This record gives sequence, C-alpha cells and structure tokens, in this order.
Amino acid sequence: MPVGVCVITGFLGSGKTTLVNYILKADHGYRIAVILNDFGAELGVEKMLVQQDGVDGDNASRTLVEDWVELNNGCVCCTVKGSLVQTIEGLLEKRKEMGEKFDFILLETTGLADPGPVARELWVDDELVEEDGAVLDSIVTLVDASNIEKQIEENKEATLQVAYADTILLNKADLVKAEDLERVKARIAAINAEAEIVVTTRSSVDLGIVLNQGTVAGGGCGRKPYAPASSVHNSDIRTVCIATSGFLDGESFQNWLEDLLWERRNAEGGADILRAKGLVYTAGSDKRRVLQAVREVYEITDGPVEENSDEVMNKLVFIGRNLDEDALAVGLKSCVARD
Ligand SMILES: Nc1nc2c(ncn2[C@@H]2O[C@H](COP(=O)(O)OP(=O)(O)OP(=O)(O)O)[C@@H](O)[C@H]2O)c(=O)[nH]1
Repeated sequence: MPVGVCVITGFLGSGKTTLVNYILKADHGYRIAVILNDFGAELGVEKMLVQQDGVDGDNASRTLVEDWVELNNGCVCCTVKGSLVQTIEGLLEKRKEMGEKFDFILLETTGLADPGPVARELWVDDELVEEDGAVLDSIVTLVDASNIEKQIEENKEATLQVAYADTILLNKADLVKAEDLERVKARIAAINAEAEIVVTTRSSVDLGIVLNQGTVAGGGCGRKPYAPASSVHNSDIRTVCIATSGFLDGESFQNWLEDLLWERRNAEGGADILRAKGLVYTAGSDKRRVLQAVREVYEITDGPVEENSDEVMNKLVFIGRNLDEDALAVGLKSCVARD
C-alpha cells in the first residue's frame, strides 16, 4: 500500500507550522514524516522530522530522526520535476532499509506557493505510486480568518490555495467576531464550495479530518451540499457542480473532457479549470468511476463500491475561472450514451 501524502498549504502566517507541530505532538500513534519547506533558509535544504511509533505524547520521550536532504532547487514548491519526488523516494527508501514504514507523509508548502504543481507532481509520478510508494491523499489549506479577505484580493496564490483544497481549516477564529467569521466562511465557500471547512484556533483539529482522507485518490464528489454558482460574485475563481443521469459513452466523455481541459484552456475566454472531481457511470460497466483532474492532468479510475446503486447519476465538480455552468451541463448531457 502506498503511503498517503497530505499537502499542507495556506498563505503566509496562516498556521501551517502550528498545525504540523500540533500533529507531531498529538498522541495518535501514527508514524508521520514531515517535509518542511524551509524556504527562508539560505542553506537550500529541507529538514525532515520523522516521528516514530510508540510515543506517549511526551515530547521528551519522542524520537525525532533529523535528516537534511539537499534539493536541487531549494524549494519543494518549484515546478522543477524531480526534487520533490526524489526527496520522498529517498525518505521511503531509508525507512525501508530500517524495516519500518510510514503511515503518512505531511508536506508543508511555503505560504506563497501555488499548490497545483506540487499536487500534480505527486499525483502523476507513477514511480512514486508503485508498491510501498507514496500517493497524494489530500490537500489541506490553512486560512487566516482575520486576513484572508485581503489576501484573496491581493494575492492570486491565496485564492489558488483555497481553490485547490480538499479540506480548509478556517484558523485564527479567536481573532474574529462570530459575524465576521460567517462572512469569511461564505467568501471561501464561494471560491471552493466542495471543500470541507472546519473552524479552528491554533490549528487544533481532529486528526481524522486531516489524515487519511483519500480525497484525491478516492473522489470527493457529493460530500457537501453545493453552493449555487449564482451565489458567487466576489472572486473570479468559482465552483460549478453539474449532474446528469444515465450511462455516459466513455469515449464521448473523454473527448469532451480533453477538449475542456486541454483545448479550451488556451482559447480566448475559455474555461480555466484548476481542479475537477466527479463520479460517473460509463456504458458497459456497472462500476462507478472516479474522475480526478488537476489542471490539464486527469485520470479516471474505478470508484468505491456503491451502497445504493439504483441511481445512475453522474456528478462533476469544477473549480476554476470562466466557468459557464449551462454550457458545462449541456456538454455533459451530450455524452450520455444512446441506446
Ligand atoms: N491568535 C492566534 N494565533 C495563531 C493561531 N494559529 C497560529 N497562530 C500564530 O500565528 C503565527 C503564525 O503561525 P505559523 O504556524 O508559523 O504560520 P505559517 O502558516 O506556518 O507561517 P509561514 O511559514 O510564514 O507561512 C504564530 O505566531 C502562531 O503562534 C490562532 O488560531 N490564533
């Protein structure tokens, strides 16, 4: 079984390190490797702290294996292929030599990072996913409740971090009034209606919410009621959810998707899809299938077994810019197989 990688992102000062420290101190018994993105350091290295099994929550008794791994570019969030993957491979290899395995890998990005390239790199690297490798589990975004509105206005990365999230920790709740918190929550949901939003202070969160989500690998469609697209105005990145019933023609669906993800992205005013997830049924198979896409990279895999399989309903979620909900709905419908 590959190890799940949880990408922890969020704007500068939102509480990422606080979350990592919280996870490392919590008494959960998991073996977790943390890859810290030491962006500020001039050394050009990443520091890895490995929490070993069997700790009792007391810091003094914790064994921390410290390791310094030189990366070619000094930053795990850079788009240069190789460094991040090599780091994780090296980490996994080392643990294998020691006869141990990780339960999870946490990857903390820098506050100014666009998590898209990191997610894509983890996701598409087949060598990583092989047996005993690593696979992207989920993207957790920390949001500073007291500053996010301004950050979204001023920084595209802050918006992208919200857009890519599977789970959003609306942190620093102690610094804002209840009514402000509701407004901020609505603003975030307007960018990403699909992510679960959890209000936190000092990044204290039930670890079950952060670890082992399987959201990226297993599909997250339909976890939450969707905000209607018409309720979205404040940001040019928004979420659109569409659904249509009946088995899809697999080839038509794939062609439609590739046109959306590959061709129209480059067209003037075309939809710029950052993230797509969905559950679809294709003719010839009674299995539900999971669509996952991060920008132009996508995959369709067999989905989890469904309890109530009477309903053949295809559901897709798109997060991005210039999304035309009606056109998307018509496009999906046109992929339904004719008898
Ligand atoms: N009041 C308050 N302060 C918090 C909370 N969470 C974190 N902080 C503080 O905010 C500061 C920044 O937190 P960090 O965890 O370092 O944030 P970060 O996202 O890792 O920051 P960068 O690495 O700069 O991107 C620290 O002083 C934390 O103690 C919170 O919920 N409430």
